[in-house]
Amino acid sequence: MFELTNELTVITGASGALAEPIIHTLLEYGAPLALLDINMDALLVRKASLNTKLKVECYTCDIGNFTDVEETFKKITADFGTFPLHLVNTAGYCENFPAEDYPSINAEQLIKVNLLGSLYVAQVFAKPIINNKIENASIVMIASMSGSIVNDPQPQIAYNMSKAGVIHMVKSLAVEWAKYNIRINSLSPGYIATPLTKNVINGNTEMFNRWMSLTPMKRMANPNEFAGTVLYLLSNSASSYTTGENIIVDGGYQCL
Ligand SMILES: NC(=O)c1ccc[n+]([C@@H]2O[C@H](COP(=O)([O-])OP(=O)(O)OC[C@H]3O[C@@H](n4cnc5c(N)ncnc54)[C@H](O)[C@@H]3O)[C@@H](O)[C@H]2O)c1
Ligand SMILES: OC[C@@H](O)C(O)[C@H](O)CO
Repeated sequence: MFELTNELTVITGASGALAEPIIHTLLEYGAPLALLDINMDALLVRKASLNTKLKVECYTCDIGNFTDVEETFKKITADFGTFPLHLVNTAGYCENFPAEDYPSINAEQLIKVNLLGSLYVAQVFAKPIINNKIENASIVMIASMSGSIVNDPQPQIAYNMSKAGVIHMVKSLAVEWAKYNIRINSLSPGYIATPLTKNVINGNTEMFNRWMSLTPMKRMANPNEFAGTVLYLLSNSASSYTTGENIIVDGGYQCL
């Protein structure tokens, strides 16, 4: 059911922890990859760890900067000689401040990256697909359960807003772009053991215990527990009638 052979795929946040198993899985299914991140050193380490004959190129790109996104996609098309057919947007970050004290500069920057950046990469990806009437394009946005529930006890109003925005942006784009045969869906993970959550917990055992008390499966996820959902949503042979959906993968968190 899963088929990505020779289907150029862009992955943002590609030096991150969640991206790693997604990269390995998409390569296994035959997709050449354009890897984007703000951290080029980490991207090069990631690329060096890959054992593949498929073409993989790395690009420094701040997804919160529209011009940077446009320039990067131009380079990708020139390097690969084709437009990307799929996009997986994992780039994003989280930070904690009580809502009443959230510095406006931080809130603006976080929304610029997590929410507007998601829109920018979707727009720039979709434009040539639309102009050239390319069939079977698909996009997966990594949202979060924080877009549908409110995490406790950490205060992260801007992050929660950004992820709720991503989920509704996906529904909006799914409706607008269905006529162009572009499918777009989101995946909303619960707590995953990655640098992002390590940074939030910051040694706070009480916070970790609170997270576990609210998670029916009583553990954090491993990053490799999400690659299958991304593969399913990207692959037109498996999910051709699925668009505007938000798949929550959270160990049962949102059932409580
Ligand atoms: N870890 C979790 O518990 C969890 C849960 C739900 C959702 N998520 C989401 O999953 C995604 C990946 O998170 P992760 O846990 O792998 O974190 P991570 O920090 O390991 O990876 C995030 C990557 O995004 C990159 N990045 C940050 N800002 C960027 C920008 N402006 N432009 C381009 N790249 C940028 C970082 O350099 C990093 O490589 C994020 O969107 C996060 O919100 C994570
Ligand atoms: O809600 C799950 C994630 O988005 C993230 O791990 C959390 O919100 C960080 O506090």
